Amino acid sequence: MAGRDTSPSSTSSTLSNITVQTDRLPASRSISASPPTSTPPTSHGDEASVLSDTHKMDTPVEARDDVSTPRAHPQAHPEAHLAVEATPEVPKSEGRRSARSTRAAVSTYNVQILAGTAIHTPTKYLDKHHKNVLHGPLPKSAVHSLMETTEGGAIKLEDGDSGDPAEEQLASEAAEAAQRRRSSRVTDLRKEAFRNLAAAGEAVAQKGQELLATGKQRVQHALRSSVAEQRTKESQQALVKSSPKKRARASAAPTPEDEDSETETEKDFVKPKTKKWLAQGLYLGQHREFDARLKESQNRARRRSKQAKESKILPLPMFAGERMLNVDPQNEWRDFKLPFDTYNPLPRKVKVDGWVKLQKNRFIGDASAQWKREKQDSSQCYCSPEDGCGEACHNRIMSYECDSTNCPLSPEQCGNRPFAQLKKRAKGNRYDYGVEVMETEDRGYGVRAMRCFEPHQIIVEYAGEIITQGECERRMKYVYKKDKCYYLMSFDNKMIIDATRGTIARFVNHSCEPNCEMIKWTVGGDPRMALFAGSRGIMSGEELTYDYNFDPFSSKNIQLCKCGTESCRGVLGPKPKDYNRDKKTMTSSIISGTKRKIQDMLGGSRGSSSTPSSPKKRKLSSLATTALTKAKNSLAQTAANEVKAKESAAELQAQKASRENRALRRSSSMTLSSRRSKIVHKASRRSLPVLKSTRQTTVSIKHKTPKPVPRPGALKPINRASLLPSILQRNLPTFKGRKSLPTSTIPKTPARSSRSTRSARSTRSARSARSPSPSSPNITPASLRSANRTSSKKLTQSKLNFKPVNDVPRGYKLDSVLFTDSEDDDDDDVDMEFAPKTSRTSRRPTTANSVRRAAAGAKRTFERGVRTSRRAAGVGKAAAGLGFRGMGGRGEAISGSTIRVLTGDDD
Ligand SMILES: C[S@@+](CC[C@H](N)C(=O)[O-])C[C@H]1O[C@@H](n2cnc3c(N)ncnc32)[C@H](O)[C@@H]1O
Repeated sequence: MAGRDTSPSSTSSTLSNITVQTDRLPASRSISASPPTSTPPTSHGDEASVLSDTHKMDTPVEARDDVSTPRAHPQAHPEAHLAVEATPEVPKSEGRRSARSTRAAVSTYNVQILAGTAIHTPTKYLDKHHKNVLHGPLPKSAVHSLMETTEGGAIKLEDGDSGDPAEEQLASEAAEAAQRRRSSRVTDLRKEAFRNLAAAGEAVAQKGQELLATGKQRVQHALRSSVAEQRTKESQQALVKSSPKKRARASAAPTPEDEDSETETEKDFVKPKTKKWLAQGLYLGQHREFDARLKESQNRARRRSKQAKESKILPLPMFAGERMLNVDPQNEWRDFKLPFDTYNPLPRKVKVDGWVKLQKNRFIGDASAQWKREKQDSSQCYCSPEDGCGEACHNRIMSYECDSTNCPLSPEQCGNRPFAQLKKRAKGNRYDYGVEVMETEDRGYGVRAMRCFEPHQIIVEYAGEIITQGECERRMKYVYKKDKCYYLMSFDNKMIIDATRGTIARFVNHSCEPNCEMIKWTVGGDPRMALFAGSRGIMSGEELTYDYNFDPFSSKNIQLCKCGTESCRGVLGPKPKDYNRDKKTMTSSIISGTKRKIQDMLGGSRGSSSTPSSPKKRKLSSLATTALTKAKNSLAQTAANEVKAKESAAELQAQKASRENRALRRSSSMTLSSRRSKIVHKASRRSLPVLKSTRQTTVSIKHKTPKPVPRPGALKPINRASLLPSILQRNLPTFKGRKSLPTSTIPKTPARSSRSTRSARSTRSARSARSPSPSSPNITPASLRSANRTSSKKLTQSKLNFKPVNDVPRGYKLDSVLFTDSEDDDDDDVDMEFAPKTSRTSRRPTTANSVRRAAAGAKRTFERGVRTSRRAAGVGKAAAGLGFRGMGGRGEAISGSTIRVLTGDDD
């Protein structure tokens, strides 16, 4: 039974506290009484049974349980005692009525209890009931109200114990009935008590929350004050360390103990955290002398040595920008690019199939045996530590790397050990190494810089397999037959570097305006190829390119260039002939003259393209530049004067020629009507637009002569002086104080055929004849001298290469012959012009012989013209008072028909 009492499903256990009063009911009496809870109402009169819904389960088990329970002492269980005492006194009538029905019910139905199976009350029922039961002791107030309500109604059992069995039974029945009623009342009370309890609980909870909030606030406050105290302590400590001025200021300020400040500190503390912006830009903490290419320790040392005071007002552009703009004025001004330490591209690993990396050259096959170590001219430098093997280092100039054998300086002092530097760099991280493979849009792979490179700084070595020419041919024929990319580069000793297996340099693409150069150096007596930055230097992210000067082996291998630069030559092969010619003739001579002049002025050694290292030299250089510009201007002025002189000389010449023409006309008895001349012009315009300018010049002379007919034998002077400044202006790049002019700055002349060249020249001539060329600031005495020298040479070298005319078109006759001095070769070009035959001439059919005769006459006339022209040039020269070369010989002669003969290297 004990076990059942503790069971949660046991009604007895659940009721053990609250139904204790019933326990204290006269157990002996209730033993016989069937428990009313399990008793369904048997009649309408059994109200207690019908109305009560909670007591049905309460009592029976208790009754059973309590059968053996000794009666509790009122003192030990005051509540129980009270309850017992408070048992309502049931009126007799009521009690009797209920007792009767109960009695009847007991004898009839309470079989389960009698059988001892009441314990098997369905769990469902028990659960439901369990919910309605209030657990725990009854609150005093409830007990009190219970007492009040039961007052007078309670059956004083003791009193009822009269000894009469009938009475006893009656009393017991009445008690039972009262018990039933009381039970229902108790349930109500329980509910009420429960409600009260809930309300009280709520109030307690509310109070608890309030307390909690207050506690929280107190904790926060305590925390804040501790933080404020901490800060105050810190600031006080700082003050102690700080200057007396600050201390005084701080003492004047309200003390941290002040309430206000405390509240302020609190406010500060409460303030939401805001972002703290750096005061000095992105690279806060990075000093001005910082060089990303150096190690951290080196940078630290550098900073210590320089002790530069950093500006905190304008931290950007970053330090490299500053260097770019101020420190290196020799480096020509250029478009702004983000400095390397602001823009550092992230490395992108591009995987290249079939590329076997080699870090250094490797001899293949017979190459090793055949490799004769060419006796290199040894080189020695005598630099001082102050020079540090700079631009003036002999080894550097000779492209020899300094080492302990040829340089007196230590590796730390020497600045001419590029390959050693490269080796060191290769051991660093990817940014130290500084190059990576990239993918281009239309040229396959390429190489880009991941860092900045100084002008002429070594970037990467071009190394690979060194093979003989025979092996190279074999590979080309069989191995690389279907390849589109070749990685072959001619090397020393007629060997070839095949970088199909080689360094990353093999991926460097070609450009007609490259930013790098591939240069052979001698390192420890061995030749080695490496890619060096060009004179502009390399910025981070730039694609590296050099000029392949590619030998395509055969015309089949010619590849189109896609470098996309302005001066793109169109192919990866060597420069077109025309380009070379133009470059060689005018521009290169001008440039070399200019360079020579500058070097002379600077007192430097010729052949060295080094930048003046000392500030003194730099100053001299800038002075020289200014002087040169002035000289250029004055020369331009002189050239303009010269032009005028030439024009007056030409006019004289024209008059003379006109006299000669008249004489000739008289002797040849052949004249041209104006109508015919028009036809000739039309024909020439149609057939030979090349001669357009010639005709124009003729026309311009016509204006000066009364008769608008071509003047046979008239010598047309060419206004060379007017041409020259414009040519120079076109060809000579603006001098900006740099020692060497990069190839890219040399203007390229588009490829032309000899005819188109002539045409262009004619056009130029015509242009210059129309408008006097503006005075060019780019002319230098040296350039002028060299230009004169070149042209005079051409003139003396020009030979007449006359060919007989056999193919005169039907209905036409030979009208004019144009001899042009070609700069390509020593031969002069001859162009012929045919005019439609007039009725008069058609009566005299033109035979090949007559044409030949006419041409021979023309030749004679031409030679005469040349002589005259030279005389005229002499006049011009005298007039100009300068060493200006003679005007191109030009003669016009008529023989048989209208034949104009022109020669000279300008039209
Ligand atoms: C030494 S490889 C350079 C790397 C090559 N782009 C690659 O993907 O491996 C030379 C080849 O690159 C291509 N190439 C380089 N420069 C070029 C250019 N400017 N235009 C067109 N093709 C170019 C040509 O096919 C050439 O044969």
